[in-house]
Amino acid sequence: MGSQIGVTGLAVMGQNLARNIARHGFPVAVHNRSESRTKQLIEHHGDEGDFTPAYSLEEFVAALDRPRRIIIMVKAGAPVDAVIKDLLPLLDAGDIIIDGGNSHYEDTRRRVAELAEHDIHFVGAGISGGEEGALHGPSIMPGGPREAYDPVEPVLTAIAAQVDGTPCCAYIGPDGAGHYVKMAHNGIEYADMQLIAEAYDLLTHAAGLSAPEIARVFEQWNEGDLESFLIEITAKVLAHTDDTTGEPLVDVILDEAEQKGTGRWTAQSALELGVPVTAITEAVFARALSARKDERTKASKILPGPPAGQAGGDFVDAVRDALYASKVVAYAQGFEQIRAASNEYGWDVQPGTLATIWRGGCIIRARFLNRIKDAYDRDPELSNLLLDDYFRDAVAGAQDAWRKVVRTAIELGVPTPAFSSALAYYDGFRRERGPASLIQGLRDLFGAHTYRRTDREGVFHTLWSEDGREVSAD
Ligand SMILES: NC(=O)C1=CN([C@@H]2O[C@H](COP(=O)(O)OP(=O)(O)OC[C@H]3O[C@@H](n4cnc5c(N)ncnc54)[C@H](OP(=O)(O)O)[C@@H]3O)[C@@H](O)[C@H]2O)C=CC1
Ligand SMILES: O=C(CO)[C@H](O)[C@H](O)COP(=O)(O)O
Repeated sequence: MGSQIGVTGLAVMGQNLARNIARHGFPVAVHNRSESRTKQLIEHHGDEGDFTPAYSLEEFVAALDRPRRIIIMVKAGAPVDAVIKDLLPLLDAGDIIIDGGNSHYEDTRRRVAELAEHDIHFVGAGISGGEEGALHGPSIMPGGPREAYDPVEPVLTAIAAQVDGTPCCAYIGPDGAGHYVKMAHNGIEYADMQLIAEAYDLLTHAAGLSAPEIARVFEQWNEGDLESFLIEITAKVLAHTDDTTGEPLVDVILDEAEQKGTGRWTAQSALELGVPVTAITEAVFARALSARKDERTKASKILPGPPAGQAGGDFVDAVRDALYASKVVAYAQGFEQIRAASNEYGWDVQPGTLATIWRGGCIIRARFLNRIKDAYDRDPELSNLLLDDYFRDAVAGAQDAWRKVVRTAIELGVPTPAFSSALAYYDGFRRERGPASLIQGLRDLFGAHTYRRTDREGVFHTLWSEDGREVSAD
């Protein structure tokens, strides 16, 4: 008997995923382009399970039971294509390749189609949880042909995080559905982190708290509705002291946020689908602005702002409420985007399934996900989370604090693009009639783009440069 599954690509994620698989009793073949990673894995962890090390792809493929099940865990982009190209001549019809990296969903759609021509099944599986999650239980979002998922399901569900006895792994849909959903998960992760960063900024510059004090605030918040992995680790990062300077580590980390691309892809896809995901997009832009350190340093000496000040009253609690309300909006937008993509590509992604498998293992895991799951249990067709009774009441209860926080941020010159845009989205969403009528009027004047009316059917144009008469443009 050979190995039930193979993992090629043994950097942090692949190595820990292979160990997780082996620890669950599945014999696993392991391979990496450079031999050193394979050797290191066997040397340090070979006793954790039934590993078969392979030092060439030929050896790797030969070690696998049929149909062969191969997880690729390499850098996203061209490396995935390179590995597939090398594997292809060694595989037989019915074999299954699972790409567990952060691949772009359009690449996954292409790979599913290309490999189907060779009768090879391709599963694009988003995996979240970072290094620790990969080892102890990630959240797994597999997409692709259903018949390709079924043979790998026992391994994937066994190694996934478990919440209330339910694995944080479920089939998402055909084609690129799994990688789309992972991308959107990361987009939500960007929004969540940006909101947390804005809360930290406000507590520093409007409430005058130090990093260790803010760490304690986040610890308290983690005991309420905001309880989540990101809030928990925010407290840890803020409480950490730098060995060299004795200062809070966060005060000596360079304030330039990097990004590998999944947040940007989410925003790009949202623009193409026409879904207003303002919180995620603002988070991507905020990282871009943060990266312009030299320009910001120059501007800080030239551009005036309001004098520094201190917010009064129960500001810390107000920031907590504003954070929660903004977070509801960010998740509502992310789920709306996934629904739009699912409709566009015919994937039939179930939002309730996502809320279930994101409750554990992944970076955005949170108590809050149970609330989202409940909302979709109540109404699987819910078009926007804000329309669910629980979330409607939660946001309504927080809105005075939310408005106060955004007002204070503006008055003191503390930038809160995600808090503010989430509030603007909320206010825009709850308006039956907005100012877009004027935009339509302007478009009609300068470009004869036409408009529709509120009082009768049809398409109209006003003869702006003639006698101002309205004519039918049907
Ligand atoms: N790190 C994280 O927290 C998370 C990462 N991911 C995703 O998982 C995937 C793996 O991530 P991670 O473990 O961080 O590793 P990296 O993204 O850093 O990729 C390194 C791995 O890719 C291999 N590789 C690179 N180019 C090639 C190539 N042309 N041919 C064959 N192998 C190649 C490397 O082999 P070699 O050793 O020979 O250089 C190494 O095994 C990525 O898609 C990443 O985005 C997903 C969730 C979380
Ligand atoms: O997929 C992940 C977690 O779910 C990765 O940690 C992701 O790469 C983080 O993205 P970025 O580096 O752009 O912040």
